[in-house]
Amino acid sequence: MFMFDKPILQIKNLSKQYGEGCSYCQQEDAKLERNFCPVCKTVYACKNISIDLHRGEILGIVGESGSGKSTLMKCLYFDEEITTGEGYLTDYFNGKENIFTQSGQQKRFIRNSLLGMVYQNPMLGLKMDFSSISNIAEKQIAAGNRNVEQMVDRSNELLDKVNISIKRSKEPPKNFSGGMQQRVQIAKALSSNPPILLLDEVTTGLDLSVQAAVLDLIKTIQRVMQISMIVVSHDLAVIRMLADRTVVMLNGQIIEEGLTDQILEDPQHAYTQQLVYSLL
Ligand SMILES: Nc1ncnc2c1ncn2[C@@H]1O[C@H](COP(=O)(O)OP(=O)(O)OP(=O)(O)O)[C@@H](O)[C@H]1O
Repeated sequence: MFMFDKPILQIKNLSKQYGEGCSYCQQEDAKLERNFCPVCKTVYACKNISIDLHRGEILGIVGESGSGKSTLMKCLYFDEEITTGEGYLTDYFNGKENIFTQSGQQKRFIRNSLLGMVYQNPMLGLKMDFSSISNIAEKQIAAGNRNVEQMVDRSNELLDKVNISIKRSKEPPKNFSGGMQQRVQIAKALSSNPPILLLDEVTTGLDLSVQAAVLDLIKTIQRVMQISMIVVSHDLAVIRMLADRTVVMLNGQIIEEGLTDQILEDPQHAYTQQLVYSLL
């Protein structure tokens, strides 16, 4: 069972703050207002986050708006610099090098070859005026591929996998519906064959039926490609459908974690109980 293998990704005590902090909030027992210092207004967006991701599993991260989920994903994809913490990838120097202390060039390698990202806002992940096929090829070029024929074949294969007709491959994502844009983002994220996919609120804002189709696609991809995924959502229903294990975040901290079924059946923290009961 995958849970007993060494994790493919280990994050240890990751913290991200916006602001310098002050003599008040730097004390161990300082009382913050939700996630920010009442004195200097420094935001503690993520505080001492430790997570393991196992090969082939989907880890869900759920929490209300402002709980720090997106910040965590941005830190993992190097969109944001962390404040402190460590991260190890089994596929990068056999998990012996802290990815957060690597050079810019090494971080680009990790980002382009070992990770894929799907953003809530497709405008962050795609160039809306470029053809869909060139959007997908862009990630392959960034990962070092220079063989045009190979890239075209791979892009078409992925478009097919995400249920977009190859006939539309030359069209720019701006011509597509929200659900299709998310599917192009998924194809792009997968194009360099990364072992880990990060998905940040990918179905938020989509119609329910479109949402269901995208979730179904994510589940199928995970099953067929055995890719590991971190799925962030404020919606426990999304997490319930996708995640094997779930982490619950509140005010920048992990307040509960465990098997998704366990969390749904027997939530321990008052906030998680509220989340679960609101599903019923
Ligand atoms: N660049 C920034 N400068 C200052 N504070 C920020 C910045 N980016 C995020 N924050 C703050 O960090 C906290 C965590 O935000 P984050 O976007 O990670 O939350 P979230 O759980 O993903 O919520 P949402 O889904 O609404 O984005 C929030 O209080 C937010 O206001």
